[in-house]
Amino acid sequence: MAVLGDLALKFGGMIKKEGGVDLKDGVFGVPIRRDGKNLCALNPRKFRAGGGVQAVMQVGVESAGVYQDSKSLEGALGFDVVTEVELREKGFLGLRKTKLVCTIGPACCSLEDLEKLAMGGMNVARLNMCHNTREWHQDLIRKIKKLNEEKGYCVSLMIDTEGSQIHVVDHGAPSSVKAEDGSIWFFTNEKFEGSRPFTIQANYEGFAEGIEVGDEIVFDGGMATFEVVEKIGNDLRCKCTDPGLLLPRAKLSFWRDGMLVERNYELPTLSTKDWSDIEFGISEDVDFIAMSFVNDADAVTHLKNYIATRSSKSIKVLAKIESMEALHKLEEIVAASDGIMIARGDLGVEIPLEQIPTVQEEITYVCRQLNKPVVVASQLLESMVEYPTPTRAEVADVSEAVRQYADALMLSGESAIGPFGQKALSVLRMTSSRMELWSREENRQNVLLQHSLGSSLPDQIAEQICSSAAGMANNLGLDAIFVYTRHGCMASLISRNRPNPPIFAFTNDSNTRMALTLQWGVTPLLVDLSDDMEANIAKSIDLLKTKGLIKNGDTVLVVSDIIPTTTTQTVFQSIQVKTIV
Ligand SMILES: Nc1ncnc2c1ncn2[C@@H]1O[C@H](COP(=O)(O)OP(=O)(O)OP(=O)(O)O)[C@@H](O)[C@H]1O
Ligand SMILES: CC(=O)C(=O)O
Ligand SMILES: [K+]
Ligand SMILES: [Mg+2]
Repeated sequence: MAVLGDLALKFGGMIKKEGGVDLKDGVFGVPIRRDGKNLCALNPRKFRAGGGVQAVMQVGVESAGVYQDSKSLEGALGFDVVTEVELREKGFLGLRKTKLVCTIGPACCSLEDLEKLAMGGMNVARLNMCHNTREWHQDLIRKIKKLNEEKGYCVSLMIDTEGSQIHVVDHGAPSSVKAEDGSIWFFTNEKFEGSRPFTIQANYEGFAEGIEVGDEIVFDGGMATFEVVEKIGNDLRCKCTDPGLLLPRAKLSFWRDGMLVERNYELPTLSTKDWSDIEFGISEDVDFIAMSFVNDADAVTHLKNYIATRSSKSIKVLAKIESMEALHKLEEIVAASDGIMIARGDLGVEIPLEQIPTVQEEITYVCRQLNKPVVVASQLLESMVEYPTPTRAEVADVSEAVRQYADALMLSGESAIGPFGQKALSVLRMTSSRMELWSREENRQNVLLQHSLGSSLPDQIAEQICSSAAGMANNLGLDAIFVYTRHGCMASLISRNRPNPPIFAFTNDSNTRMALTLQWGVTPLLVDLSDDMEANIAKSIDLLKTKGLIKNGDTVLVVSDIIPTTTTQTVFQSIQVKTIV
């Protein structure tokens, strides 16, 4: 029993151990500590599970050192080591559904740090091409691939283009500089040696085109505001009307009568540097290219077509929604892309901050309707760039993204430059697991009214099979869904329905496997697949049984999009429910 003097730690304390102390599903409480040891994790409130009401007391340190004994795990089934250990520890329903993306930077680029992130649940490593050198990025890609190949992880690689945006190149100081109320500043595109006080150098030659006296220039979505008082050729003289901090590379937006002056369409979505980075990404065989400042569907289609001519692998193109233009054309951009990133950082420069939550909800909804994975990005745990615990508001924001059924959450500076990257990742992991459990109990999945995607009969059949399968799996309380898939279509259609049981996607295509790492609730497994579906099923069940990951009495639902190449077999388009015997 806890006695006076014991220490009840708050949320942040639960992640005191390196790598995180995970609490099992349903146990989300206040660990009580004495002499630096956890005595118990006591759930302070009642919670609902399986329809009943329980109070839970869990004694001992929960799952500390999860993912440790994980070397023995390669094998025929293509399980990654993290999922396998998680499955052993938590069972089918305990598998996390929401995927986690980490931006890699100087704070986490050693092989050791990367492995800790992989162990901590990183599904995708993101490299932001705005920063660092080609050699640095190449070294990183090699390290991640080495971890995958030699240690059995399954971490996909994403590069993120720099994109074109009007931003500050120089503001007269090496780091941030203060702009005082009423101070007069000169804005130019002219390059100069050294720094000139009160002079802002912008990156884009035409930055002042179309801008008039009386317009406002806003730094980083509100860090400071200036009013244009005079136009001198291509340059502007401005007065600071809302004092604040000017950061290096601050983003500039232009406003007239309270309305944004849309400028992004003037800039090419992909610059010469971006094309060279894309070429690099293709040659390094990355899995995703996130395209910054997409303004229309054509840019996405153009890149996808280009990739198709350059690589036999279908590298997935994620369109980043981070401008007003993109919001105007949201549906066509989502339809053209392989997935979306809600880039809230730059989006917040372009739209009033109070609109971000509703815009996020709208984008996640459109993505779900059109069956495209969606990543919620930027500032999820921003305070953790500096501090070892998140703010309560940040945890609420993460939970909200999970409640909206985003496919993935992303860390930026928290992992790239912050000293608490692994802790931040464990906060994402624990917070998402908790909200997933809650949503499951609420059974919110069933609310989705689905838009029909395919126009051909086979496509419509596949959609119907997947939504019926998900409904059946929920209603029958099945343990897992097995989907056999070559290109991932059926796996993503099932994921779209956000079913309760985990989705194991068996594929024989390693690119499909890596692309599925981003999809909600899907554990992609690389296996040999034959045209004989019954044999595929029997083989995978045998393998799972040998590994002790499935036991007699477990029930699984099986669907497939494998179309046999021989005509002697009928197309396998059924839903089977199998009880393991
Ligand atoms: N590869 C890297 N090398 C050095 N610093 C990096 C790297 N990647 C990210 N960072 C740092 O982490 C911070 C947050 O990363 P993030 O990717 O969100 O960048 P960003 O510059 O805000 O741009 P974007 O809008 O493209 O996300 C950056 O401002 C930068 O300081
Ligand atoms: C991720 C990103 O590019 C942004 O939030 O602006
Ligand atoms: K970027
Ligand atoms: Mg951005």
